[in-house]
Amino acid sequence: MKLIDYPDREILAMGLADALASSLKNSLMVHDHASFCVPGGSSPGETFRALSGARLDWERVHVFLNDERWVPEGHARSNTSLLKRTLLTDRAAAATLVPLVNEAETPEDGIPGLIDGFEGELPISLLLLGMGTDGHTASLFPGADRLAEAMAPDAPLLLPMRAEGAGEPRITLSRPALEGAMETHVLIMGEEKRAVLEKARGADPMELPIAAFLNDATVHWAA
Ligand SMILES: O=C(O)[C@H](O)[C@@H](O)[C@H](O)[C@H](O)COP(=O)(O)O
Repeated sequence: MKLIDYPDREILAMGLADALASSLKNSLMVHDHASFCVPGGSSPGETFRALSGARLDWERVHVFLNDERWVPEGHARSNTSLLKRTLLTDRAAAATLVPLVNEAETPEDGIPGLIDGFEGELPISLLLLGMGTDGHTASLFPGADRLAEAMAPDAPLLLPMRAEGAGEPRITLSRPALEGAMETHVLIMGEEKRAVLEKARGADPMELPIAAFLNDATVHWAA
């Protein structure tokens, strides 16, 4: 694990946006398209706004979320809506969004209709993860109903997930799908998350799921 400690959150957003833009450019030099897998939640907003203005061939970038809350687009907790407002604007509006939610009642019903959209997207070219103070990442929550299935080496790409701390039902990419990424970055802010990160180094991923992704990751942190 490599940890970059930034003087403040604004500098973190600029530095991380630069690192992500460079990685996407490098990937586009050798591949037809780059698959860029990103977190929802509140932390990445500033980074996404900075990244959305980057000069790169966004038409060849395919963006999808690590996970989504099973709510309709437009809902206050929709990661898809958040992503459209923060990342998929400015130059990045030319990118293609691979949907992680549809009109189905439940994630179980929705997954069969979403799988085809992921054809050709693995391995992920560039993965950005967030983390909760309980050590969850994507919707891999400690204690979640299908965590063991989602963490298994033969897990399917997409799984429904329900957990006490999750609010609504979720859909998440599985551990092997995320772990196969060519490059991984983790964005965390604040002292509380820093302490969780330290605890997670070498911890059991069933207890602190972020632990599964730290070895090869660059972690970007500011207080
Ligand atoms: O839908 C979600 O909630 C996310 O994708 C999730 O995994 C997120 O990255 C963390 O919960 C951190 O969220 P914050 O950035 O809001 O703290």
